[in-house]
Amino acid sequence: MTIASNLGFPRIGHRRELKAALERHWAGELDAPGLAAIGRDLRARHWKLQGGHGISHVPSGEFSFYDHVLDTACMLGAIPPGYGWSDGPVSPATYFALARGAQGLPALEMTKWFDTNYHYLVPRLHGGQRFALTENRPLAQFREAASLPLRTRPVLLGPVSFLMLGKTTDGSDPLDLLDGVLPVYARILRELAEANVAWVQIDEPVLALDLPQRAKAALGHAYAVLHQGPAPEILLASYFGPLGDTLATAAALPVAALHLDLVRGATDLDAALAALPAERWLSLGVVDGRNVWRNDLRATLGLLRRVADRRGTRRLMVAPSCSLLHVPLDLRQETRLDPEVKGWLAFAEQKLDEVAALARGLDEGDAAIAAQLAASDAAVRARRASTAAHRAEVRERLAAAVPEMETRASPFPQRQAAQRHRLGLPPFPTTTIGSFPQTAEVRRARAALGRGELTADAYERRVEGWIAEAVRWQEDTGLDVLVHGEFERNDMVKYFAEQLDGYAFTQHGWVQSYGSRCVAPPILWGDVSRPRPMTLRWSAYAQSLTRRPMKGMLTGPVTMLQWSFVRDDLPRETVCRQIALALRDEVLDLETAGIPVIQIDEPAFREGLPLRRAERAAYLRWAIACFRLAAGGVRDETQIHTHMCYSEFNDIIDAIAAMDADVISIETTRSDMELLRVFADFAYPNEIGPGVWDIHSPRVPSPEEMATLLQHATAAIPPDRLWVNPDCGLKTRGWTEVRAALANLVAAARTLRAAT
Ligand SMILES: CN1c2c(nc(N)[nH]c2=O)NC[C@@H]1CNc1ccc(C(=O)N[C@@H](CCC(=O)N[C@@H](CCC(=O)N[C@@H](CCC(=O)O)C(=O)O)C(=O)O)C(=O)O)cc1
Ligand SMILES: N[C@@H](CCS)C(=O)O
Ligand SMILES: [Zn+2]
Repeated sequence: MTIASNLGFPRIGHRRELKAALERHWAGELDAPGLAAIGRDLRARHWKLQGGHGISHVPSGEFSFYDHVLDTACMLGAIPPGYGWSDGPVSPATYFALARGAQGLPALEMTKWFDTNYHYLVPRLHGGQRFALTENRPLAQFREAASLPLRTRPVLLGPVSFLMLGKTTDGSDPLDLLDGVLPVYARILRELAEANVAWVQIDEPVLALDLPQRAKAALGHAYAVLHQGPAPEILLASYFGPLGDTLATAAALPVAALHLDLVRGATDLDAALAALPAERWLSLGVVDGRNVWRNDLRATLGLLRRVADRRGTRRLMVAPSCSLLHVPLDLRQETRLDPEVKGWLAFAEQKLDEVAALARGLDEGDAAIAAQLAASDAAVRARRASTAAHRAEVRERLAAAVPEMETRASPFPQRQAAQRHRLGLPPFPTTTIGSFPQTAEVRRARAALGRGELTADAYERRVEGWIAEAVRWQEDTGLDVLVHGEFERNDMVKYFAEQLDGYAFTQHGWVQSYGSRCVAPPILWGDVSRPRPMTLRWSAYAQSLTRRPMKGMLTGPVTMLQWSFVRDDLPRETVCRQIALALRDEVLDLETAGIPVIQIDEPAFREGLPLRRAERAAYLRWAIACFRLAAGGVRDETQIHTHMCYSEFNDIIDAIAAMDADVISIETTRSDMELLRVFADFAYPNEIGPGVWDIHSPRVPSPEEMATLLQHATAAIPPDRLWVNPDCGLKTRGWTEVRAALANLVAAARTLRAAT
């Protein structure tokens, strides 16, 4: 019988209960036992509901209070010295100090989880590191479920992925530590086997990357070692892309089952069917765990039957493509979604229904799931026929867009001269990245507007008040290029999506971004167009208050795409070009209104880079073109900025240069300007604002610290091309720190000016 299986479930809860509990705990309003109890309640509820949706392999152990990679590091005793741990279970205080920092203790580095918008904490390792089991987490959660009583399948992040996701402080290869970590994994598996656990899921998402031979050998070695000891049946999970040339390595591993992501890695299927021995179980990830579209059950059943014809159904599992961490929990909570669009969607709970229906349909035939098939067929037909999703005027405009629209009128040196003449800025001009603190007052006002307790007019007056205060304060502080502060924005993507045609929004569609921070990605379901200006009103108002240049602030087309749930019936490139054209109109409106500087943020540009090198050039080609299409219509004297944070630029510096923004601001503080080396080595031709204030930390850097960073920057970039700014926007910070740090930043710029 085919097994309906799941790989992971969202942790935050239907109403973000985990977020609320964590933030109360950090504020000292909820003690550690109270937080633990909320974790237990959430787990129990989530296990029960998965069973209720017909899933027989329900995952356990993937719940986390902050991040599952951090949990793995803590379980393995991979905790840097100084955080208050010596042996045994890791205390909540140590755990959260690693996650968020504490007095004098920096947080672990945080970075993107593969090509998703989830962030994990990077294990800080060192050559010769010793590992020790602090607590068998999967076993503890398996037992917790068993007491309910519910049978679950424990989940572990595999040893090779764990090491490859980490970084060593001494620059040695983390894979050198494999033999140190394997005995701990062997013990975890032995203890699970002793507790009569039937199956364990081991995630090795690095299988979706271009793996060097050494990593492939590490996989072979690791699973050969783990195979020698007692262990439950191992389901090895790969996701986020095809295995491609790693398929042979994966197929040869001595594990009972292999999970394939057949949404992003459909190309693997035939090779996998040929390569996998008959006794190997196959877990078919056919329901998209990264997007919100309803599955075409009939088409998927066709694929499953093709597999069953080759292998029978005795050793088959049906599953989502990856953990459901990346999708919202339950569509039934959405009472305000347009019913037409709602009919096309499936969130985590609905995806489990799809998995269960597919497993049943495969075993028992179409008649057994006739109602689900009919509903799925109707949704597929309705979506294809939707006139709002396919609009001739948008298609025609896109078809008429010519390559010249992607190129500014003059090359950079001419534009630079025109902009210098117009703006009259001092050397080392100072600016910020856009947002000022989203205080409780700001969020409360917006929530009141949403509830109808504040009129749109009253809300707008308040936003104007915050803008006026921010403009005055920036002038007094001596900043050169001002911003309006983005007070009116709930989120840098959602705010724009709300004003574009083709997008829908959820009330409760939250997805964890990191720790307690969540995002509610908008749903891009139809052809995109801009019915009216989006930011013009706020930027023009802000500019009317000052003679200094005001910077208009937009989210770029690639980031709009990356941080939305995007329709899967059009190439991403086409959708992105539609957004780019809509943004181009906004850019031109800002220019016409006299806004002299326009920033088009692209923090997700790097994240969009495909995991496999072979696919990168094509992505970069259209991503660059989309940015240039949005920016390319302005006159020489209008200065275009872009901003990127969280980025490694080494392998895409030529693409960054090809975007041809007049100024780029980047996050550089934590790397002590190391990142600038890439720009210097490439001889990056345009202007650069390397961040001199790490805005992820509440610490206020001194003017001397910032001046030192700037001096380091002048070693890499000619001083007349340097700007002075923080690493990123200030929406998560408080005003006290912002006031102090920006005053110091202006002082640092003045020191540099005096010295040149
Ligand atoms: C820059 N980053 C972003 C990413 N992705 C995005 N889509 N947006 C980003 O900014 N990816 C990479 C990084 C990730 N970093 C962050 C940083 C901060 C957050 C964050 O603060 N998230 C907020 C939610 C933001 C939001 O949408 N706010 C809305 C709704 C606020 C809300 O929850 N309201 C309550 C009622 C409040 C009240 O009554 O007082 C409610 O609706 O229940 C708004 O401001 O209007 C978070 O709280 O997690 C995310 C990613
Ligand atoms: N303009 C945005 C960029 C964040 S990446 C902000 O300042 O918040
Ligand atoms: Zn940023």
